Amino acid sequence: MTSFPRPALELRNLRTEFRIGGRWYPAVRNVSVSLMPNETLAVVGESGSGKSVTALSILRLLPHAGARIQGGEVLFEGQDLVTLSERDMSTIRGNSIAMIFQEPMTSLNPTMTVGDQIAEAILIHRGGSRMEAKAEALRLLDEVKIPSPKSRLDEYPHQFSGGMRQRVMIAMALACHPRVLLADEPTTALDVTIQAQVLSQLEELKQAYGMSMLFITHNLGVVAQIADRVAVMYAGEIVELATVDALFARPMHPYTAALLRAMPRADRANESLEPIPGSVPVLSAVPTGCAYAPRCPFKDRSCTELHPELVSSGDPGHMVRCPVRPVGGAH
Ligand SMILES: Nc1ncnc2c1ncn2[C@@H]1O[C@H](COP(=O)(O)OP(=O)(O)OP(=O)(O)O)[C@@H](O)[C@H]1O
Ligand code: NI
Repeated sequence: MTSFPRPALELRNLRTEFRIGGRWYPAVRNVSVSLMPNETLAVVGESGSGKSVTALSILRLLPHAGARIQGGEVLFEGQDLVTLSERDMSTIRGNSIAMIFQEPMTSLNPTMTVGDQIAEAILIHRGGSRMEAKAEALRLLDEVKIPSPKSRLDEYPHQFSGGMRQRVMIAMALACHPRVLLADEPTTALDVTIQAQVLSQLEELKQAYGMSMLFITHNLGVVAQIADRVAVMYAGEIVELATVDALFARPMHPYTAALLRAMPRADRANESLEPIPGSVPVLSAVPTGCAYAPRCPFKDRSCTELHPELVSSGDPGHMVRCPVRPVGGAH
């Protein structure tokens, strides 16, 4: 019998809701997915599809009012993070599971030197002396390849370029050797060349630290560069889940196929991009059948009546939420 490794993080039927005009509406609906040890799972989908809310739900960083995790489990090292006490949860944040965002400036303190901020993070999470923490901060800046790290320790965030600030954030995220890194569009605000550098560096660090990564992005070129598997989200649900190779070669959900034609890719000129007609439904008006049906060129009557399940496509490990897939894939 083969034994499967235990996932580093497992979402089971996660459902997160927001209150709008006195009623609760789901922004993340029954999301089930496992992040395996050392794996990078990309999450893609148009704006508003529920990518960030999924990541924020894992760390319970949703707004206190008007947001709730309404169901499901987030399993990490045998515990369900959804039901953990706030105190235990704050130990998980930053220590075991860290998160980096698109705009590092909003997460860095403008009035503190970069060295002090990293040292502070180390002291809070790991303890030890201030001198040890400063030495570790220097080592981390060097590890994320910030030139002349020694002098840069004493500089403030505004003295760093966007790419260098993102490296500082990565250094802070790594300070406690997290098992899982949640990255929400960490390179989107950067120039293409800097983006590529930061990505390859994240990849190196992931190997060195033995981390798993959940990587949210709009850019399928980035997916091809960094991910092992991809979850495609639409209107709060996973509509397709596959390895990167399978997803690019044989997209099975009409939405995935449309995304592949609409999103930038490294291997193709951007002029050939075809925007997807229509838009993602607002939370209060998600269709009851297939959420994508109103925009889908392949829909039939059952699509607007029945809500499709995420099922195996027939290819091992390739899951899809569409019963009327056109023959030969959805190209
Ligand atoms: N605090 C909030 N209150 C109410 N609705 C919210 C809140 N945060 C997010 N939403 C809604 O939840 C849905 C999912 O949002 P989310 O931020 O997860 O999208 P996303 O896939 O990350 O999009 P983007 O690519 O633009 O970052 C959207 O309809 C959004 O408007
Ligand atoms: Ni987002």
